[in-house]
Amino acid sequence: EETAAVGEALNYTITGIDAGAGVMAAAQNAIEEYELDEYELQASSDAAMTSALNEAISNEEAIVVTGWNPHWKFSKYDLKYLDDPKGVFGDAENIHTMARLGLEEDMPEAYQVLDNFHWTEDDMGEIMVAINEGQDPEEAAAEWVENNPDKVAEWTDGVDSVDGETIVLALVAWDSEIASTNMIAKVLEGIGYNVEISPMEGGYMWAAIANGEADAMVAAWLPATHGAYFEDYQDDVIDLGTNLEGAKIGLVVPAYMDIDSIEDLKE
Ligand SMILES: C[SH](C)CC(=O)O
Repeated sequence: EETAAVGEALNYTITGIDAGAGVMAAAQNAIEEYELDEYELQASSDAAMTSALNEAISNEEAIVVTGWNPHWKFSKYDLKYLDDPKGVFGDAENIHTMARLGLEEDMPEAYQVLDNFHWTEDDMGEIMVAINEGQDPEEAAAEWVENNPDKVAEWTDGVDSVDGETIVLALVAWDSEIASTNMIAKVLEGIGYNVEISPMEGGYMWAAIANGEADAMVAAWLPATHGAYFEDYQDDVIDLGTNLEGAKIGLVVPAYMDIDSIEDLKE
């Protein structure tokens, strides 16, 4: 009886983000694996998901969203991941930096900075929270770079400056990637690049690096979340390794909901 109430309270809906996100493919897989036959995965965007989350929490209503960290929602709201006994959402993820083929020859200085880039969930969180509190992403990124000269120096020490060359960074408009991409753009600007930031859907982001339309991206969630994209494009991109460790994806609910596992969503 109780679980039927959960499904009805949720209107049998998992509130998702953009269709190209890996967490969406995993959530669709969870609907199958956990036989959540009545449920529908609602595609929208990171911004729409977080406003639906905000609305539900303000009214202490039931909601389940496709979630991930790093993300500011965990510091703003009391949330929990639903246990995933079938392991559909995988374990800890790392965020990798990917460059197009030929970048090392064409833009050695940018390649070196991108290869050196590595920071923590807390570093990213500082920028994400500032943006969530209304600061312009470029400003929040510039402030972080100004306040963290030692971290930036680890990436740029020994790298020559350039003279206004244009580099294109692709991203998907997830709050985590808006923070990291704007930050590394400021660092590249600091050594003389003109940086163009090009937002697009997940699949297009990978294709843009593989076909050279974009030069680099710091938004590759591996091994599982973007595993399918990496499999398609691994011969046509350069994996510069992780820029952040200990990320995670899954289904997330407000702590006030009396469920703890994806199993509990079942009819
Ligand atoms: C939305 S997470 C930042 C990454 C993904 O699920 O593709």
